[in-house]
Amino acid sequence: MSTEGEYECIVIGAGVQGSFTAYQLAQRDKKTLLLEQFVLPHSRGSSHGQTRIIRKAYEQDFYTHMMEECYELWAQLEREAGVKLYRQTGLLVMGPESSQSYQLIKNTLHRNKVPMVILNQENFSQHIPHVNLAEGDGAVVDISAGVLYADRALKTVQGQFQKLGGVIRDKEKVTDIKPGSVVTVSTSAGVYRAKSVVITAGPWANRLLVHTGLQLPLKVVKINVCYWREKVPGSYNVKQRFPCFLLTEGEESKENIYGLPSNEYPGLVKICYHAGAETDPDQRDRQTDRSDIDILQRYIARCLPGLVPEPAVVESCLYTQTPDHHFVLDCHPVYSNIVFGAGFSGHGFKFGPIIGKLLCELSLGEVPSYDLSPFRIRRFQTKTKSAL
Ligand SMILES: Cc1cc2nc3c(=O)[nH]c(=O)nc-3n(C[C@H](O)[C@H](O)[C@H](O)COP(=O)(O)OP(=O)(O)OC[C@H]3O[C@@H](n4cnc5c(N)ncnc54)[C@H](O)[C@@H]3O)c2cc1C
Ligand SMILES: O=C(O)[C@@H]1CCCC=N1
Repeated sequence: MSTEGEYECIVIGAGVQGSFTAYQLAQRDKKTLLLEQFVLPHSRGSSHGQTRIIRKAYEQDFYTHMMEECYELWAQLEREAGVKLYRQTGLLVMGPESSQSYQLIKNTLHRNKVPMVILNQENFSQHIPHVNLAEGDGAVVDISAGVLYADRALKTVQGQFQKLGGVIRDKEKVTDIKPGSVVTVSTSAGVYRAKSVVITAGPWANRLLVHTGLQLPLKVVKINVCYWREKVPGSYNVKQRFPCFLLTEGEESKENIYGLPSNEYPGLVKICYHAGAETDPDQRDRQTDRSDIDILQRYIARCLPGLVPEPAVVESCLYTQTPDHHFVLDCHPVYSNIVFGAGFSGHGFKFGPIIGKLLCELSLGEVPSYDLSPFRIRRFQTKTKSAL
């Protein structure tokens, strides 16, 4: 296989965002190369793991609107590949009735006519077993929400990309990017050229952008991915129709706590804290902060009585956060044929199909299908540094 080549587009990073971008480009018959530094599949970035939540329940209309089409794109991929990637479970959103976040989510669901059920202290336990709804908390269920089989989804979209003639070169780290009307991309094994380049490098985004003279206000944090044992096997199982859940804030913390029904590890429920300690993406195993686990233990002891409040398994993952926790989807301010998607802030997996479509459109110089003003880098103003 050639270690040289001319492509219409090179996508750097085969996480969920780069994989869907490459797939969209190949669907448009663009000769596309997808480069990945590690051997695929790997667990060093942000897209690995068996499961992710998919939902329309957001504080902002623009996310809920994007998810309307995104569900259809997920279903299209399932049909095309003949693979099940989504399991409807519903998403139970809980939070203080008085909190802005809880009210914004409930109102956005209502305003956008998203199918939902509002629960209260009186009827909560007959709908949701084994969960204590805290005093003063409200509860709303986003009915169409559910679980995405993440590892399976990555493998599927990468496979469809290759079936469409796309080229994946993994274990090939990009070491340099030379902007120009034809962009030159150097890797540990070769040199490639393309009319456009899409950077979807997750926690390493700024390491690549520096070659183009740009730095974004991104913070990489390590997330402890915790699994908790059911005291009675099956009580929080996806087969028992236990929902995904999202606590907007609680007495333990202002940060989200979220969980998915037991699935990948029998008898174990994945519950994580939506924050973590800053880390270098290549040094994350040295980050040993476990203060998040203490918070999770206190919450589980208080509100999830059917779980042992001690993690049975702790894996890790990375978030790349922006200051406002909204994504970065934009063209380079100087080199418009260099496009990037970054800063997905711990909630970007479900948007993969629509992010792929948008980054494909930007790389082809087309007007994007959605208003990208919430995601443009100009919102950062002084925080975006030129590395020149
Ligand atoms: C614990 C956890 C739970 C989450 N839960 C949810 C959820 O329930 N729902 C949801 O929607 N989202 C969720 N997310 C967020 C979601 O997983 C991420 O937003 C998404 O995976 C980010 O994808 P990405 O492609 O940007 O990054 P990544 O998956 O990190 O991909 C970037 C890729 O670029 C490669 N790369 C980097 N530098 C180079 C280089 N120089 N050369 C070649 N390749 C390079 C990396 O190796 C990597 O494979 C969660 C994330 C975590 C960590
Ligand atoms: O993106 C999601 O749905 C999950 C739950 C909320 C926080 C992060 N990931």
